[in-house]
Amino acid sequence: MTLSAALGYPRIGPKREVKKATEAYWAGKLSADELQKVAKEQRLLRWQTLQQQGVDVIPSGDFTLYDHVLDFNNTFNIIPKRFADAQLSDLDRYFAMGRGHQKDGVDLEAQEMQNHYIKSEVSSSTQFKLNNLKPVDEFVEAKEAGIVTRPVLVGPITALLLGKVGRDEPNPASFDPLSLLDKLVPVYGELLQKLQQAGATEVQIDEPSLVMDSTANLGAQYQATFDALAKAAPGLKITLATYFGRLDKNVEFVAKLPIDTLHIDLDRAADQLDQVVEAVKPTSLKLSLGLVSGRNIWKNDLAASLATAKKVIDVLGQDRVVVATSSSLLHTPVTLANESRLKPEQKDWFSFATEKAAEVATLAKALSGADVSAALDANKQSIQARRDFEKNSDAAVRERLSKVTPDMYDRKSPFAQRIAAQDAVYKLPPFPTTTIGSFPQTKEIRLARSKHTKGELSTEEYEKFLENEIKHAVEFQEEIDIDLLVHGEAERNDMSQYFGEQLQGFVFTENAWVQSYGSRYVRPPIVVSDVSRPTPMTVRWSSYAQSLTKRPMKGMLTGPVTILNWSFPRADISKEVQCKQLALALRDEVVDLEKAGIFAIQVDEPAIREGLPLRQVDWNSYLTWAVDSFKLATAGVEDRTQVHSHFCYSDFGTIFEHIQRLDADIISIEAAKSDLKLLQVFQAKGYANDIGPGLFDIHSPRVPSVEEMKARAEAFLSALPDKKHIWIGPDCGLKTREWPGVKETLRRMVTVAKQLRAERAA
Ligand code: MET
Ligand SMILES: [Zn+2]
Repeated sequence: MTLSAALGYPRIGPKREVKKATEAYWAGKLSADELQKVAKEQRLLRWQTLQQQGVDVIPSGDFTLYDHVLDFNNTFNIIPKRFADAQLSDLDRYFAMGRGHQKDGVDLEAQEMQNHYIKSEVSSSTQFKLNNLKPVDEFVEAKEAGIVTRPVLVGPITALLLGKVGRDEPNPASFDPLSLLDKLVPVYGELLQKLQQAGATEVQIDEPSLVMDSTANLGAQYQATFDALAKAAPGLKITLATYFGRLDKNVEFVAKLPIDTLHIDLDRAADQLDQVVEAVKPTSLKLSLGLVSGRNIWKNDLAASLATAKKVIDVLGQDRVVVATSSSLLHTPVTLANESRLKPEQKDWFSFATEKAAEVATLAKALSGADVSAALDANKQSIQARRDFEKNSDAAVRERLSKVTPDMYDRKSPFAQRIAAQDAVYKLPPFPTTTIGSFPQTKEIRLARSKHTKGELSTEEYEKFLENEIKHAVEFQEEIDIDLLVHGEAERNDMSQYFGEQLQGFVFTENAWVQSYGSRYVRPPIVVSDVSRPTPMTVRWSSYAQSLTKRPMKGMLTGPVTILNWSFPRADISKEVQCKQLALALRDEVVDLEKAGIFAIQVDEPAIREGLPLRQVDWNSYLTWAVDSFKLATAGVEDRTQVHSHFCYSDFGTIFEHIQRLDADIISIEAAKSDLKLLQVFQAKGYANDIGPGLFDIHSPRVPSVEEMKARAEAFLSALPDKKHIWIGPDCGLKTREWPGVKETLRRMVTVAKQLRAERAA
């Protein structure tokens, strides 16, 4: 018999219950007990849903109130001293580690986030111990509800490899997080024992580091670690889960580990199958085939998946094959059942988490000999209908893309000439101040938007409302003396969705939220056909904002790579083609903004790094089309038009050369949370164009002091002593913040600029 498995499931609730409860707790409107009650209800609902869909192996412990890596850190006591020492409840300490804390005299900055999870901070003083038993508690909770689950844990090696040297480490240069493995493994083994005692018979250990490059001697580390873990809890069958990439030669040592099942991702890395089958064939390992994508929203082609699975069954036998989701389903929306506005023929193309669970169950049943022909026939028809639609693409868009010439990727003149032309247009002071674009998305804004969507507010009234918001934003910036203004992005629901909605080629959902980080969820647009721009998208708002002030107004666009990376892409054509189609649409918008008299245009690419393939050998091809797409989008303007770009969420040092190749006139970049390590990169490699280091962490509700921000600016100044312009700004948009904090912080930020001018400007 072939079993079906889900590696994980969304944690947010079908109607965003978890977000609502967590944010209410943060706002003091819900007690900790009430929050835990919501969490418990949602956990139960998740297990029951997976059971109802017919999934055999149901995960537990993958639920989280913020981030599962943070949960791991909390369970294993990977808690930096500054948090351990704080007088906070366990729950508040946990949230403080994720988002910072500033209340009742406790002032803590959040830990660094990378690719949507919190980086573990370890040091030689890290004392692993079981700080809580969350994985065991949740297993027991499910069992009491009558569902025996497979607990999911972040693997010990991945946890350390993806962690970083914390501030508590006295010798950061020589400290290797992986050196803590020997200390972590016994505590990890203790947790496995406790799971076993609680009645668990299997456990899923996620080790995605197996599909990443590493210089460490991983084979020996894995062997020793899993030997120890298998010994610690001999009654637990271990599924070692890998996802988002291919094992490559790591499969050789993985096949020898004392585990029960190896899980591989056949969505992102289908081509590894033969190699893996060959390696596990002589062993007794089971192979879990990640056939149903945990990353896209397309209905699985069940016939194709069955063919793949049968091929493997021919070699390994039915009992050694499991069919599974490719990764956790946490990156997909909860259920299609809440979508009432999609056209039925479109709805039929998709599967969200719940429907995907049903797909793995159907596959397993089919492979085990059950009659599921009705489901298979229906699936075949949907897949055919989608293919027919996709073929019917927009010829004009493809034609335009085929005619793009090399000169269209470059600005007219080199940076030095451009910046001189730009300086002549606007005499900005030294250390010019600006923000990244958005101002707080207040309750009023969200309410007006939702009323407009529901038809309770006419378009005319809604636009009046937005104009008023813009007016306030402009007045505020003038009042505190910001140099390059923004209109505040009040009209945008989300930086990717907003553009998708105005472009041809996308479809939208009502409730298809996925977690971005913590309580931030997004509703990604879905690319379904060739992309084009029917009419200007932002010119109206930017022109209006510019009409209110004599100061320069910055136009604000989301870049092609970010729109694509934050959408669900098509699966029938390459991402490169989709990205360049987007780039051409944005190019028209950039030129239209210029024509409307907008002097500076910012094209944000915060997601460029998270699109990086896991293996470095694959980086170049991605970065080539990603950077080219940005250039294609922005290079259509005159020298005097200033192109800004913005990056956040991660460590850009590794792709620095490519950031340079974007040739934006100014880049603003997150520096507040990453311990200014970017500085070293700037210092070592130099940077020709202008930059704006982010002086404060917008993800945290803290209000930093003038001194704190000034110290960050000064560190940058000393690293780049020859820079003509260093811009002063936050490290990201302010949409998630509240006005009072924003006002105070920005006032202080302008003070920093003024002090620097007084002290440093010749
Ligand atoms: C995640 S980057 C956000 C950039 C955008 N312009 C904003 O200010 O919100
Ligand atoms: Zn940002």
